[in-house]
Amino acid sequence: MPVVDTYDGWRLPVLTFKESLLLAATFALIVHAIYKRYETQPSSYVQTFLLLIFPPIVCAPFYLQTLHSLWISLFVSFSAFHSMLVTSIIAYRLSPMHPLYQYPGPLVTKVSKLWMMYVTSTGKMNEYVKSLHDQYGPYVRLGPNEISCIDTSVFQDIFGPSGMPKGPVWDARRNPDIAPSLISLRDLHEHARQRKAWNRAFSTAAVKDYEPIVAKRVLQLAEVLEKESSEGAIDLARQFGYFAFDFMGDMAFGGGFELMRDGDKDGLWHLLEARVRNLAPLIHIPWATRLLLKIPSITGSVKKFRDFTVTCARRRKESGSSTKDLYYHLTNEEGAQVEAPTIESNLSNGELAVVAGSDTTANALCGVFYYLLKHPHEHMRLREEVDRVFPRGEGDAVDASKLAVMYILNAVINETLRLQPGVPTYTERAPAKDSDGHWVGKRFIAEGTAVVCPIYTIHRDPANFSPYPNDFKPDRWLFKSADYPLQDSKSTDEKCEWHTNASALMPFSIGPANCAGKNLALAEMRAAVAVLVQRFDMKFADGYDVGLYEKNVEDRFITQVGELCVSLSLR
Ligand code: HEM
Repeated sequence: MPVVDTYDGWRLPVLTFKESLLLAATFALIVHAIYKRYETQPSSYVQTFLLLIFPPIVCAPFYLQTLHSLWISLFVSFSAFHSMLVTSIIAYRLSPMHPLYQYPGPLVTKVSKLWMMYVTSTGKMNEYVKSLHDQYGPYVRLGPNEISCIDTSVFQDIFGPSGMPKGPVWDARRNPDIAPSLISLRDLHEHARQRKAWNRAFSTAAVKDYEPIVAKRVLQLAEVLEKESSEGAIDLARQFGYFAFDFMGDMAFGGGFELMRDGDKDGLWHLLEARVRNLAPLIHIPWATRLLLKIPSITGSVKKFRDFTVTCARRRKESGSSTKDLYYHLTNEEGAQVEAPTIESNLSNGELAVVAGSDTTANALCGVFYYLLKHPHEHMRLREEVDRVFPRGEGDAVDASKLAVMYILNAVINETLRLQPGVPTYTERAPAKDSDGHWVGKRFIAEGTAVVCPIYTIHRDPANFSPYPNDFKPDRWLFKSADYPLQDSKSTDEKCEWHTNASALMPFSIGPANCAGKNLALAEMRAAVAVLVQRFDMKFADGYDVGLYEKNVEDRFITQVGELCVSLSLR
């Protein structure tokens, strides 16, 4: 083979243009083979960067021999290398060699995550994923390396004690520069270790200790609503947001958030909303998060919120505990025989409590009142139950033990969480690192791929809930309660043959990494709903476009709602 001298004495074989293209293609295939190993989480950005620029630079001198211009040679070399790399990636993702080849789905989702990023930015990811399942069945390929599954018979293999750890989506929700909070821990052992403190904090006994805090904040909410109602229509969404935020402040940091009293003067609620919105599309590109989290326009709200929670945690630490709040349990103030957590991890977990516990609960409460006002018959049925259990003039409806066994109240909450779950799509699990893979029923999930179980779709699947899977029908829960006298319930659907797969109701997810705050969230919601139903006559505000409410409900990884404008007066 002929050779040429380069400027500094290196001797290169002379290649024709076609041979140079072949060389670039070979390099691209080698890089793809390396890249495939790190596809979900590159080992380092420097390595990835070098893999993407080094081979075309090496190939460029060969083109120089025929093209005679350095810049044109570089351009051709980069174009040839990268086109071949992209072609190779796409071909592999569509080929029978890919472990997810057998799963049906749209071409765009099989090839790239870009499409799902776009869908997420529309806020309608939940509806899109449901439409895919309607079209393709219980298993759908949702991404190059991800499937969506609504087959409840395999959920124990996914979420159960011998299931899989959290999926790569959680890498996208965690800032690598700060200690991870419980929710973003992907290592099963570390998660189980940290979860112990949360389980102590939300045990039945601990939640009982929180009852006075719940009652205090719920009654404050009722007073604020009463006061504001004299000035006209109220946006319940905002008021529930402030309420849930103040309450989680009490829980996580022993108080200090007073949005119900002072309004959102520091823009905290706004910050939390911006945080949710900005981080949502990143769930599809966890490998890029470390880089993107350096961009101020994306992370400004995240950082400001973190700074705020750091101040709260410091203040709580200095003042010590006046109640057994979440901070008390997480910081091991009771002196349980467990390893003391680090200050950094306490900060992250305090922030997690506020983020995970406020928006979710506030939006669920909003959903309850939207459905009650839209279905006055259900509203009146609930009011009768509240008045029966808490006779008028005999105190507020805040006794948690009574609230927990009220049939209609709990049916209304179940039905709302069924139709509008707080985390509509991305409860994701993936085989553990170095595990080779995991069996889900008769299907093998290879390492490097992940499974999403979209709660919104599961909850509206007629195989689980019928008839009327998309309608608000608390009756489907009442017929399940053996001792509830449905025949006396004045139900409009008495004659319905309800099929209710209670185990498919999973608004708090299932298994050892399910919602740690489930008991608290339910206690908070029951008290808030019962007190407001007991105290107020309520209707949609004049001029409020009721149809807009459901249109404005968005899936931004967690559910986001728009305004819910109501008029209310004391009964
Ligand atoms: C209606 C209200 C709520 C809903 C619908 C909800 C829903 C969820 C869901 C679906 C998950 C699990 C995600 C997964 O499986 O990957 C989760 C996790 C979690 N939630 Fe909630 N949540 C609510 C309220 C709360 C409250 C009040 C707290 C209190 C701090 C809380 C704390 C947490 C924590 C710490 C986790 C992570 C658990 C873990 O990783 O082990 N949540 N939540």
